[in-house]
Amino acid sequence: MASLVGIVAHALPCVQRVLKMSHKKILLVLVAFSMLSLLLHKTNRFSWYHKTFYYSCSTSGRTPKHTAIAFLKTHKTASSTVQNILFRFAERNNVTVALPHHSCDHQFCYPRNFSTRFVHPYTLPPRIITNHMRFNASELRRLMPNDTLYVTILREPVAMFESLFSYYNQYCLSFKRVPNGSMETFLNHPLRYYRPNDKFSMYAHNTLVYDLGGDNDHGNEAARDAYIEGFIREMETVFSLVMIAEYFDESLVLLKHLLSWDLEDMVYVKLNMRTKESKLNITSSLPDKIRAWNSLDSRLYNHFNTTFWKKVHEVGAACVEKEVQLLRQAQERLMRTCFGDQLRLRSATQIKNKELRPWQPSSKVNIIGYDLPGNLSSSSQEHCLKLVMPEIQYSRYLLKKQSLKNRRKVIQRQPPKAMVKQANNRAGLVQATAVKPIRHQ
Ligand SMILES: Nc1ncnc2c1ncn2[C@@H]1O[C@H](COP(=O)(O)OS(=O)(=O)O)[C@@H](OP(=O)(O)O)[C@H]1O
Repeated sequence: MASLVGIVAHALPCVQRVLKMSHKKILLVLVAFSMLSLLLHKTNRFSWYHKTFYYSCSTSGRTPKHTAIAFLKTHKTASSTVQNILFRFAERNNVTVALPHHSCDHQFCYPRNFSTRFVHPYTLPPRIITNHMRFNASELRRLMPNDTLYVTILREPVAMFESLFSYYNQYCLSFKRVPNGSMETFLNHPLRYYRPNDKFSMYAHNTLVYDLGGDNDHGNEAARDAYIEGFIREMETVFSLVMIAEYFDESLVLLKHLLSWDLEDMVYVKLNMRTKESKLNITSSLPDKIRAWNSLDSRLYNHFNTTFWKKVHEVGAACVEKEVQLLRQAQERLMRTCFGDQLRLRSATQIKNKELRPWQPSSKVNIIGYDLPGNLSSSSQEHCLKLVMPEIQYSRYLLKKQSLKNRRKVIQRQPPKAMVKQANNRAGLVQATAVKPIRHQ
């Protein structure tokens, strides 16, 4: 009671002062107050939907499966395997996936910065996005729902650079101009071969930072330190989970917890692998040179590798380990269903079904895929086919499927007269359904 009297005693002079103010002053105060509240509202609306990890091993009190996900598919980081998990989930749960416009190929016009213009109109409004792109936070926010969780994956820079050097040897001019295609020669004097303005130069220098939307060629050493620290802080605010390719199964367990998915949603086979013969020799002096040349990526990887293990400990290392074992058991069961006794890993020329042949970057690199036995039951057939379907074919298939669905919806909404006209002019339909602006239900 005493405190109430105190508050009233303090507030009374203020009220009296307001009453004595001129109309003009009151108006000014009101305008300032409205602007402040608008600003606060906007800031709040546009803050990242960043789910902090609350975890225990127990699955009681679980929330429904989360379906709004932006997975930044970085290059040569096991990202096709994650993408395949997301594609299959989207199909099972009838979730729309944003896919690139034909003119962008199967990537969102990479290496350009992502833009909502690159999204095929028949895949709007999406709840999942996962094809390769150069990250562009503001454009993604325009496209994706407010509750979108942002996830990406990083790979240890030495293994990643070796994979990039081999895979993009004929595409990336910085690699192509090296005598005998020698990784060692390149790393002895990278600046002799690297030109930032070359087409696809980003595959040769700090590719992770580039994919994440950063400046992969940033300044001198002193400037680089401050830059990467700031960049890491920015990434921390955006991504709810940064997976690590070297701990792929542990990463999937964390992803499963983040999204409240089931273990069965996480089963996979490794996609986009090179044969042993396609791999380059990493002599003992090379790892240090690779890390020095890709110092921004190395800093990024080291940081997120540390935070990754912090997350594992938040969940409980024993719990994660237990779930990793369960995931591997579920995977073994799936392998038996799809392949019988032995995994049917094949080079592209040996795979009969062209829908299952992985894309080959050049004659010097062999990317292997899978063949399925002919005697699969009809229920397993579909499931196993999607499990091993490479990125390009799966993206094409999903685009076709979603386009059909979208067209059907448009036709149902249209009056019969328009339908007749439309049957005569299918090209008109494409224009009529170019959905803009993007609206989420
Ligand atoms: N589950 C799992 N765990 C660890 N590593 C894996 C996994 N799945 C795929 N891979 C390896 O990832 C490399 C392909 O990466 P991406 O699919 O991201 O490549 S791409 O950018 O989409 O072309 C490729 O690496 P390299 O063989 O060294 O090139 C794959 O072997």
